[in-house]
Amino acid sequence: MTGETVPPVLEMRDVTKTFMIRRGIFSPKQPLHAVNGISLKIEKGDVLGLVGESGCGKSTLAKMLLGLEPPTTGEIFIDGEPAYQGGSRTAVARRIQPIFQDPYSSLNPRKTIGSIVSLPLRVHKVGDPLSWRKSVEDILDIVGLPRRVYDSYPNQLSGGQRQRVAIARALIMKPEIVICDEPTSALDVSVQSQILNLLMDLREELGLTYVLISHNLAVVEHIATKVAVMYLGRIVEETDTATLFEKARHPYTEALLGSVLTPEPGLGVPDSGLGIAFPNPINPPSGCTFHPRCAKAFGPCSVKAPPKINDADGHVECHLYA
Ligand SMILES: Nc1ncnc2c1ncn2[C@@H]1O[C@H](COP(=O)(O)OP(=O)(O)OP(=O)(O)O)[C@@H](O)[C@H]1O
Repeated sequence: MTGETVPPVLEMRDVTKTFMIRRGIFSPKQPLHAVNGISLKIEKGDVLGLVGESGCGKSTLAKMLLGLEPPTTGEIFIDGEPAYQGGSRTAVARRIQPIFQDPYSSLNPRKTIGSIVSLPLRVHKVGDPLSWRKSVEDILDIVGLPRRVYDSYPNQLSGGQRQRVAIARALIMKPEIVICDEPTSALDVSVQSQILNLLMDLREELGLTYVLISHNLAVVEHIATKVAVMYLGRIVEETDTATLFEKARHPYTEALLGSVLTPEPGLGVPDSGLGIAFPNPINPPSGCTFHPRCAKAFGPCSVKAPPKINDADGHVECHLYA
């Protein structure tokens, strides 16, 4: 024992992403804070579920983790080392790979599976070219695909098999962290659980850490170890999965959970109680940005930013707990 503390496998320190956008051709550019000061620590083996409505900043956060968008401010670390410097990826950033939602559009239809899965090896010139076929075949075994698909094209495979190809492509670089952006939402319900089980088996076998972006809270409850709830570019609540589903604290989390935990047969997803639409991110509400939609809003909510509370139950940003 050296007594040194092990850094989190992935860490974001006060990360922001601001887009300067124009609402009309003659109007001046205005800032849109897509991600607004996020700090996160993810330990090895964690599955962090990232949830929130469309437009809250989940994809922007994922793109920054993958180095596809540089943060405007703040830093991202992998195993304690800066993942991006001067706006470009460092060597450590290879340790993080994505699996996207739609295996139909994310796989090039004109390339064979062998060519698709080996692409990262060819781009990054990893190892001896003569070993690439073997590496691909090994990874096909791991994701449960027959080796004969090496010479097949994506349209010859089922949706579930294509998602396995996407997983193989993400794993061929032996990453430590995989960003799964809605990994099952484009798949038939019957195949979804097979892919989720595969992801969980791979986490165990390969020691992977996941960031799971999903609209489907049932999926998050099933496989995430921790959940971060995003609202208008901020993480408003973060805690372990069991605590979140038993005793959510933020009224926004309660409303999100309410929309799936009380399904009415034949009536689809019930009203989540959120009332008015998602606010305009260019001109966010004052005080707590959730206050106009919050059933529990009171005095300070419309005037003061909420306190950031970190305690035994996790992190919550809400005046109710001040
Ligand atoms: N390249 C960009 N230029 C300008 N604004 C952007 C850009 N990318 C995202 N945004 C804005 O940033 C905010 C967050 O978008 P983002 O796509 O990250 O949300 P999201 O939670 O992933 O939504 P979804 O679930 O629909 O993908 C939105 O208001 C979006 O319009």
